[in-house]
Amino acid sequence: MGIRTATVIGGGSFGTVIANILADNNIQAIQWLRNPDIADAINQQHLNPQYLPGIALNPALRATNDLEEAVTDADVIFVSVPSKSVREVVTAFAPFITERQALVSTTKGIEPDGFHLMSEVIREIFPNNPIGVLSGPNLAKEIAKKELAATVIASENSELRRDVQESLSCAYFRVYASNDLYGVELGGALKNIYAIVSGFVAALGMGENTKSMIITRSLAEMSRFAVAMGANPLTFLGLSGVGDLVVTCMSPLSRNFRVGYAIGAGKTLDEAVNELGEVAEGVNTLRYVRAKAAESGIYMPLVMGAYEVLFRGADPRAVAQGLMKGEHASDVDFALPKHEI
Ligand SMILES: NC(=O)C1=CN([C@@H]2O[C@H](COP(=O)(O)OP(=O)(O)OC[C@H]3O[C@@H](n4cnc5c(N)ncnc54)[C@H](O)[C@@H]3O)[C@@H](O)[C@H]2O)C=CC1
Ligand SMILES: O=C(CO)COP(=O)(O)O
Repeated sequence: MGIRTATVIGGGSFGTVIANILADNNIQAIQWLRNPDIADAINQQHLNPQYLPGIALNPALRATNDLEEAVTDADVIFVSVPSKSVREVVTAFAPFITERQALVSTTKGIEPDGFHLMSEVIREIFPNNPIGVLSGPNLAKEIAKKELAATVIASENSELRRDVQESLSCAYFRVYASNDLYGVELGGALKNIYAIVSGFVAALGMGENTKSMIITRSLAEMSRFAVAMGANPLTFLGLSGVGDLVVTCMSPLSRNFRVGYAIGAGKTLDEAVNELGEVAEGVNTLRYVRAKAAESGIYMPLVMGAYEVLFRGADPRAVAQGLMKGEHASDVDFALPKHEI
């Protein structure tokens, strides 16, 4: 098929970065967003001053507030709004879409009713369209500065995978393919929880061994959850799993890390979220995953500890010390199962 025209739904930092790469690659790119002032700034000054201040955008990128105009005739539509808005926004543009148009979610979150990932929400609304997920270690503010980065396009549709690889690959952005849509998407949602935990650890001034332990045990916990949900844990060894976990657990550019850091430094959750002014998906994901783990009997001590700190005001250092006294465990569950320890 090949992509000639593409639309990005969402005016935040990641949507803007993706729309800008598309325009740089000579795809006719349209960005839909709600705020008319930001749309004007993109069209006239080629800037998104709220989300990517100081970054010069491609003058060919066009922004609009008109949803019908934005999506009609787009070969592919990238959905890049926070997870709590995905169903509402996708439902709003559904009447203007035909079955040939592909939809790709970049949103790393979960819908609590039914524990649905965003591609599942999109699939429910568009049962016959090609659907994909774009996820990886992709801090928008670094990509905006053209720092080298890689991502994953996951889809069961090989044509869509190839089209997205071709339309987004450039000198500073490399796109790998996967056919494990669920695994890629689940990794992107789960790692936000552990970025919050890593923020606590950094704020408490804990050591490098501690940080490494947290990241590695986070991967073990994510994989355990993935297996319980029927996903392939091998996918977590790729960019959308380990890759995204490492970057968000290590970088103060991660909004989830920053929320954890602020709470570790003594702020309340409300203060931390309000100061951020951007979405930190991990806060809600933590609530939903904790409920799912409790309901399904999945052992997730980091999730349980983080929940106590975020929502019940527990002291993060005391929670960390409590975790050190957990029952003896296996390093890699898949190699040495718990019952064989
Ligand atoms: N920023 C990043 O580095 C990356 C973000 N993501 C994911 O992309 C998604 C979007 O994130 P960002 O662009 O960073 O968020 P952001 O916080 O920078 O911006 C969100 C945008 O969505 C808009 N929005 C919110 N609700 C809306 C609604 N009901 N209708 C229309 N627009 C609405 C906001 O006005 C804003 O323009 C999140 O799920 C995030 O996890 C994925 C990869 C990297
Ligand atoms: O998903 C991201 C990087 O891959 C962005 O992380 P934050 O949402 O924590 O900023």
